[in-house]
Amino acid sequence: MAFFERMKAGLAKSREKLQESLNVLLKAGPDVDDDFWDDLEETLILSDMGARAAEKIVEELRDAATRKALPDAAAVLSELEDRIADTFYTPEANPLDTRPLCVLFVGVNGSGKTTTTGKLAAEAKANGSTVVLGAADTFRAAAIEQLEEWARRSDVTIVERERGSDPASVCFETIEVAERESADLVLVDTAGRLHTSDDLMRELRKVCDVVRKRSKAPVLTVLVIDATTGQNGLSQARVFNDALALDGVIITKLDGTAKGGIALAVSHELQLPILKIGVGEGIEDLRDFDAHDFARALVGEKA
Ligand SMILES: Nc1nc2c(ncn2[C@@H]2O[C@H](COP(=O)(O)OP(=O)(O)OP(=O)(O)O)[C@@H](O)[C@H]2O)c(=O)[nH]1
Repeated sequence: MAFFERMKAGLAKSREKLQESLNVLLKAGPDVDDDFWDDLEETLILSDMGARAAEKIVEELRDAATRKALPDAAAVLSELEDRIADTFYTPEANPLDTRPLCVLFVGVNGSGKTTTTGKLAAEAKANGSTVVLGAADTFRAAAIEQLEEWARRSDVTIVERERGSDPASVCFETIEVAERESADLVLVDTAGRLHTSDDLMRELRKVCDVVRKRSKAPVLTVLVIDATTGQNGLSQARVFNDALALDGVIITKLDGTAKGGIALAVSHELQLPILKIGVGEGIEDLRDFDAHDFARALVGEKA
């Protein structure tokens, strides 16, 4: 299935609900009442977009509906799509394209950090970057093996130590190796942790501090969020952002049964860019994020 179709399939639940609401608007014409707009806002919130983003989008759509007297289904869908796309925080250039660069992937257990690190290594290598991977998830033995496999597939250097090693030392060594090899991209996988565990968050802050201090290249701290976790993703993002001052977010598993709106909630409320999206488990399944494509997949094709 093509990438856009796969994302669209993942966002089906949200889209169906939204289209139900929009059909009401389209039938009622310009005379829809307050209840309609309240219902639409609720629908957006239920698709995990978060209250603030939903309120902003509905206010703007309502304003446009009055001002521009949106004539038909196509016009309303198109306007909604634009409002959703504009609500994402979008930097002019993707910070992940900076070289040299060091990226630390953080997030809760199983969100897709190791897979994302591997996919990004493959993509960067294919685009001509020299990549070094750091296996700083020393907690889960399988994570080291998993990252080794990704390193082998992409033919990039990996720095690893045995399970239970100090993750900060793995990072230190990874940066040393990268400097020796004049690598232009360092990707560090960290252990998953619950954002509610103060001890583990403190440990992660230490890892980030070491990397930020030691790396001569700019450092990005990137939160990997599983789209299927829904609203909990926003709580995760708030806590990780407070602890680590995040630079961006990657949303994985958008091919799943995700409602998907969480991407918008996090980007808008925390003013963070969505740096990439994951739409499958394969090496090719990491894509650039395009706010308009995302909005189109969420809202549906223009009529
Ligand atoms: N469908 C789908 N599965 C994904 C995607 N990204 C990751 N996965 C799968 O999600 C599972 C967990 O991914 P990992 O990369 O191991 O997650 P992690 O965050 O490193 O896990 P911990 O180290 O335990 O925190 C694996 O089975 C991956 O193949 C995606 O975009 N789509």
